[in-house]
Amino acid sequence: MAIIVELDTGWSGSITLDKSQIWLDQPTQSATAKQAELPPMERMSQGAIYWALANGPEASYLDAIYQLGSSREECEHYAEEVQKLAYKLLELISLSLGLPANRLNGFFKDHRSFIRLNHYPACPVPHLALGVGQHKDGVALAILAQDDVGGLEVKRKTDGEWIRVKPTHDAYVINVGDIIQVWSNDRYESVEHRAVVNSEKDRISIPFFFSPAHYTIVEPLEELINDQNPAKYKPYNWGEYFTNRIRSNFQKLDVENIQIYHFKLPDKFG
Ligand SMILES: O=C(O)CCC(=O)C(=O)O
Ligand SMILES: [Fe+2]
Repeated sequence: MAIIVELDTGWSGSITLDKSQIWLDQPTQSATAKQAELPPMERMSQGAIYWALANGPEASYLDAIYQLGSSREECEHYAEEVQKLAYKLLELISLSLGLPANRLNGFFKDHRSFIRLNHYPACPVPHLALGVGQHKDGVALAILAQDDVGGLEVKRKTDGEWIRVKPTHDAYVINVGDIIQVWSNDRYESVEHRAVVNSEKDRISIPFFFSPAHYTIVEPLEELINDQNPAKYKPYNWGEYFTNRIRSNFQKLDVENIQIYHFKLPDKFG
């Protein structure tokens, strides 16, 4: 299967993947915890491979990617171009907050962005399987390429209903992540989402996670806070937050994953 990608940076190309090979011996999502209670067939609803764009422990997955049918060049080009798009979006978000376009760029000097290839095999009993369990993306932004099968759902805030996001040919789905929510002091909000599996068709999605340097201390931007609008979050270290999330994704825990609301400060005005 090929996902054709065209970006307004002038680059177009395709990522070619052989779905049958996107598989790790261990599913990697938080959904795994729930799925562990299901019989093996229903449990096998997702496989993923990570592809790190910066040096770090995740980089070891790079070799796996190159064996999937895509050439090294295709993959590297895709990574470069999707990063350009991420910077454009970042700059637009910065401007929309009344800040200089490049206000947030410095956080990404030693960025730790990564791409994940998600494979959701068809499951005859989709209601028993979860592709990716409900979560918010902890990063700054997620840029999702997907095929035309569909499966992504977002939680509507007003009534908690899960709403299907229909795939649009040639379009990405952009998720604002937790970091933008905190930097913007809640002017932007990250969305709760999940991916369900299809009863007949396999699905592939390729999210790019735009992640600042792990040493970044994430806190509301000082330009956006004042006496009337005090900071709504305590500062936290992004690397610690990230590793805590990843660790807990691999195991069934009694406690909830770490979340940004754990850093929420009491609201002085109400
Ligand atoms: O596959 C999808 O549509 C969503 C995947 C996702 O939310 C994730 O990988 O964080
Ligand atoms: Fe996500």
